[in-house]
Amino acid sequence: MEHLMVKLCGLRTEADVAAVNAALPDFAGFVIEVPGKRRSVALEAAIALAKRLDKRIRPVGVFVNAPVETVNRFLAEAPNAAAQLHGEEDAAYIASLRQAAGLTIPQSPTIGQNADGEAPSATETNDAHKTSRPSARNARIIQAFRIRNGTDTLKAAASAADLVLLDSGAGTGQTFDWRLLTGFPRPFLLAGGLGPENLAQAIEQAGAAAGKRFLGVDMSSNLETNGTKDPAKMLAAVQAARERRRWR
Ligand SMILES: O=C(O)c1ccccc1NCC(=O)[C@H](O)[C@H](O)COP(=O)(O)O
Repeated sequence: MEHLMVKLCGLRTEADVAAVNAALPDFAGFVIEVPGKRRSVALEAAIALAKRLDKRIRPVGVFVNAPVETVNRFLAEAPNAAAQLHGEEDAAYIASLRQAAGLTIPQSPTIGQNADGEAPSATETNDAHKTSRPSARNARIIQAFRIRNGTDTLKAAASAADLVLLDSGAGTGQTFDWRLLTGFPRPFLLAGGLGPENLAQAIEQAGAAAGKRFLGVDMSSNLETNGTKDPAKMLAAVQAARERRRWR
């Protein structure tokens, strides 16, 4: 059974890494060198923490308009890492990052997944040599979008990244109107104010609105107690997501 992917974000300490290793999400996010953000950690610290993750968890460096070299260092040094772009990074920035990191340019979404984020059919597999987009699970570049209206969803749909994350903001703990997900045309992760309390409802609504293109969830604020990541909430969130299979 293909499960929903889970990303837990905003890890800062060794204790957070121990908690995430116990909860075993698919991705663990580190907000890196974003001035004024309380969850921000230095690049070197993020790389060191990423190296302590269980090998089954992919580290994600979360950046806001960072120099390409900074993002590339994280991709190069954190094992099996992905970069999440959470600022105003454009297609030219993503192209520069791909070049710096030695990543190929995707032409169509069929290696490891079809346009719906599913395993390819036999025909699609035969054509896989023609394409180079990694599967969502192997995505190297994730781009986050703040979704307030249909224009925002169109921008997200056109992203040059491997995978998009549809969010209400950046670690705000606020949800957005999930009806805006209706018919969203490419695989995505859902973020913004999710946690053990509303996860079942969010998964139900996102799945109903976007079907199999809804690949997984990302959570941060609601997994904290008094501003610190709470291991029990992290575990509960991953377990709640794991109980639900991917939409068909
Ligand atoms: O979490 C932050 O403080 C942050 C700061 C700057 C850029 C991005 C940030 N977070 C990105 C994430 O991926 C969060 O997990 C996502 O926005 C959801 O956050 P939340 O609504 O708190 O669950």
